[in-house]
Amino acid sequence: MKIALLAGDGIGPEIVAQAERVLRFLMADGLKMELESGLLGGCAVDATGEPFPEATRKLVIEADAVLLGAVGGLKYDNLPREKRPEQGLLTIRKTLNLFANLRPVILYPELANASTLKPEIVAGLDILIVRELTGDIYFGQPRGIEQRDGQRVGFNTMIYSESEIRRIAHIAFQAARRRQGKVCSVDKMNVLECTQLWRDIVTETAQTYPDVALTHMLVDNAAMQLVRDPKQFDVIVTGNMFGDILSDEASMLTGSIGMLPSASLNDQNKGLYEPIHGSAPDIAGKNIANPLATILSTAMMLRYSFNQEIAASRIEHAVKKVLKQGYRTADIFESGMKRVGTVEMGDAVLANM
Ligand SMILES: NC(=O)C1=CN([C@@H]2O[C@H](COP(=O)(O)OP(=O)(O)OC[C@H]3O[C@@H](n4cnc5c(N)ncnc54)[C@H](O)[C@@H]3O)[C@@H](O)[C@H]2O)C=CC1
Ligand SMILES: CC(C)CC(=O)C(=O)O
Ligand SMILES: [Mg+2]
Repeated sequence: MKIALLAGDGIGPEIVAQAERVLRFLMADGLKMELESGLLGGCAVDATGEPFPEATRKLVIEADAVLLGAVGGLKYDNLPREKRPEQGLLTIRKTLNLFANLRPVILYPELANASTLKPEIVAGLDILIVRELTGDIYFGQPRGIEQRDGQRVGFNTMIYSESEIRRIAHIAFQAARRRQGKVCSVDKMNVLECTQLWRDIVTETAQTYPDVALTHMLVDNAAMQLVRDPKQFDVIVTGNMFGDILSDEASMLTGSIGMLPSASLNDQNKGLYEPIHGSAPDIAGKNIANPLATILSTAMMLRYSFNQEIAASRIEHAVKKVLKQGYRTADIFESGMKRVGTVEMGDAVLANM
């Protein structure tokens, strides 16, 4: 099992270092893995001038799975789009055809008080956000900023083909079959043709899954319902941009954005695994970032890419135990708990493994 480690920028190296310790622990315990590090994002721009250099392209194509920290940072904000760290991330997703982004929103009972909602509203929360990842307005052409009628206009294109919608809908329905059997498709069909097509194709695809209950919701209502009554949702399927926004919102129901892992999969079982958050420049280099989302992403990697259910569960159980023992990074801290830094949280997970 060859794994490419792309730590990236900001807190990326700090959190990936803790996930790497977990992987190395499992290797020492007999799991055969090979780890190789590469550059992506701002650190790659600094070293090579490109956010997704050729050596990284080769590495991720050859690897069986990729573990990513995060990319981006203030210092890169004024670069042209093709040189920006985020473009490296979008390109890696497109290169590997990682169209299915799974973002589980699970509340650990120990963090019920850290949630932004009342404990009784979030107790037992377990939602799966299925976000389409290689289409939509983040990739659509034409795009740009140009002069029109004596002033600059900025424009992007929201575009989805039937086949792109159908394949992500299948992922959502299949996931729902293994869960509560409910899919809520989120769109904005009242004003956007692109998402009218989204609704039509999801509805058509649902006919293959008579055992799954499909509902539709407009995205503005979905944003509100997530904080009103999140437990009404089982699987949410949506496009790239809406999924990006709704998953950051949903993360706070679990206590912190530092708790949500993700898997980005293609149809050949190759996956990229990363926390849903960004490079958090405001806390980088301070040993305060929460590494659990990244550590939980390694569990998703072992499960989805390598079928190593036991090793994956071992990591998830260790995280549960750590929370039960009261270890908390700053983002999930409450009084009476043990405040720890990024490295100490990694120590605690390893101790429980
Ligand atoms: N997958 C990726 O690589 C992503 C990259 N970005 C990039 O990251 C940079 C910063 O973006 P922001 O909008 O600030 O979003 P962000 O997700 O990096 O941070 C938002 C807030 O959450 C906090 N936070 C994030 N992760 C945390 C963790 N593990 N533990 C504790 N607190 C955490 C940050 O300190 C910040 O206050 C930008 O350049 C952006 O483009 C943003 C999202 C995803
Ligand atoms: C570059 C962005 C699209 C990254 C992001 O915010 C995400 O994937 O959640
Ligand atoms: Mg995001």
